[in-house]
Formats: sequence, C-alpha cells, structure tokens
Amino acid sequence: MFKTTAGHIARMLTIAGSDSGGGAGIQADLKTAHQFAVYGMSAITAITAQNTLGVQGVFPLSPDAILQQLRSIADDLGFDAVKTGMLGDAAAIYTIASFLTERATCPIVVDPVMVAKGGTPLLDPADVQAVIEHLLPVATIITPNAPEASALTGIDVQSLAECKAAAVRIAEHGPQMVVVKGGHIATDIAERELSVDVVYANGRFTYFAAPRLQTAKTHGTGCTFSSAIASCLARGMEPLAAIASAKAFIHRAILGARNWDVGHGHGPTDHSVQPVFTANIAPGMFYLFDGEQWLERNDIA
Ligand SMILES: Nc1ncnc2c1ncn2[C@@H]1O[C@H](COP(=O)(O)OP(=O)(O)O)[C@@H](O)[C@H]1O
Ligand SMILES: Cc1ncc(COP(=O)(O)OP(=O)(O)O)c(N)n1
Repeated sequence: MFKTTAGHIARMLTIAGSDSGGGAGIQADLKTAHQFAVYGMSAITAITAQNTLGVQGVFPLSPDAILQQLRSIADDLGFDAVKTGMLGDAAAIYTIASFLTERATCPIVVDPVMVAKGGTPLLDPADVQAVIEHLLPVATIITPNAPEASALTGIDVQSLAECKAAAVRIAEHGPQMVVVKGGHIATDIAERELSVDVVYANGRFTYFAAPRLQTAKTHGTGCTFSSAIASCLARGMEPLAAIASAKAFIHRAILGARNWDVGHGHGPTDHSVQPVFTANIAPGMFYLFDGEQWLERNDIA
C-alpha cells in the first residue's frame, strides 16, 4: 500500500458531475483518490439524479458556478493532478479549459464522458467539437472508451486495430498520451477473452490487458479508472506506471463487487480494494494482469 510522506499528501482535483447513486462521477473519483492515499477535491459541473438503472435527471451548473469552485480550490488548496469527467456543455468546457490553461501546472487526465452506461447522453453530440478544440490540447492523458473514441475521430471503433487507428488520430489534437479503453470491446487473444486498453504516445503502442470479467456491475468503471490514473500522477508516478496501477485497480474493483446486491441494474464497483503499485513498465510492450501482478506477454500480442 502507498505511504504518505510526513506533512505532505498528494492532491487530486476532479472536475465532474455528481452521481446520486455513488458509483460514478465525483463520488467514484473521491473514493478512488482516498484509496490511493491522495487528498481529493471536487468542482461539480452538474448534478445527476441517477441510480444503477439509469439517469433520471441532469441539472447542469453554470460556467460561473464551476469557475468559482475552481478558483476557491486553486487560491488555497492547490492540486498535483486534475481529472475531468462529465462537463455539461460547450460553454462549461471552454471555461474549464481556459482555467486549466491559466492555473494548472500539473498533469491533466481527461475522461471525455459522453453517454452513461444505460444510454443517457451526458454530452450533446454537438458539443464534441468543443472537447476536440479546447480540452484535447490541454490533456496530458485522455481516456476515451470505444464509443467516445468513435465520436472523437469518426472511426467506428470495434476492434484492437480500430482502437489503435483512433488513438493516433486523437493524439493529433494535442494530448501527450491516449488510452483507448477496451471495456466495450471483446478481444480474443490466445483463446482468452481479454479487456485490452491501448496506450499511444510518442509513436508507440503499449497494451494493458486483463481477463474480461463476466458481470453487469461495471457502473463507473471509466470514472474510477481515470481518477486512479490522476491519483497516481499526483503521487509523482510515471504515466505508464500510473495507467498500469489504474487498470489493476479497476480490475480488482469490478471483481470485488461481483457478488454485491447494490441496486437492480448496472451495479457499482468496489472502491475499497487494494491498489497495486507498479513500477517497471516499458513502452511498446504487451502486459497482462493476473490479479496480483503485471506480466510481460509480448508472445500473445
Ligand atoms: N468486463 C470487464 N472486465 C474487465 N475489465 C473491464 C470490464 N469492463 C471494463 N473494464 C475495464 O474498465 C476500464 C474502463 O473501461 P470502459 O468500461 O471501457 O470505460 P467506460 O466506463 O468509460 O465506458 C478499462 O480499464 C477497461 O478495460
Ligand atoms: C455523473 C456521471 N459522470 C460520469 C458517468 C459515466 O461514468 P463512466 O465511468 O464513464 O461509465 P458508466 O458508469 O456510464 O459506464 C456517469 N454515469 N455519471
């Protein structure tokens, strides 16, 4: 488990929507930060009435309300990494991107949230262009799922090859590293069904795979994954090591909640599982998580 240095605790700011059901959004982000021994702070962009069955209501906050929260945090507490999630609309995206350009000197993880698992839009498709123009250029790491990668590129992302093509296209807009997540894609490699996250940076692909877990309890997986990356970056970890730790964490979190009886639909994951600290991750390799550790497996790529 991570240890904090006496007198110092890493700080992570999440800019995201509230999920009343507690499995996604800022609730997932703050639980995740806590589990990585990181101090979490939030600027709320919208309140959702939401449970495991779906989203019943969305109540966006004004750009001014979002900006005031951001200034309150920046003027006093500070932050070592930022994660963005559900942002609302183009005006909110512009306000947040401008704030980050002016005030953030730390890594920024952008989770370009567009649609909730039940199908409710959390971003108007007309506002995707604002993500491309304003948010991608400030992102250190962007973490689209397959449908989000499709919306950002126009490529129909349904296979590993299309994940790679989309990652290259997204990187052209400025983020230093692109992670196209594999939760929506069934990838069979060496007769195993895997969930493979494809990372692209500096012209090279690195792959993080784990056995695909057969469960509907995956509410908030993207939020948890991106806030785990941001928490690791806040602690000073290297980006690839941060992604490996986040992928291991979400794998364990999905496993941990598989027998829970929380809600009647897409249940949440278990944020109380232990993080896996991962150091030696080299770019260009294929890694497989076995539940305990990362194994280099270029033979099955
Ligand atoms: N059924 C699953 N088994 C194992 N890992 C999964 C599963 N579903 C999602 N993941 C992992 O959870 C993370 C979030 O992915 P994804 O579900 O695609 O994001 P989102 O919640 O944004 O749609 C990724 O690391 C992905 O590989
Ligand atoms: C408030 C809020 N933010 C984001 C999401 C989407 O969460 P995500 O982890 O991308 O995945 P799903 O749970 O939708 O699969 C949300 N639902 N609510």
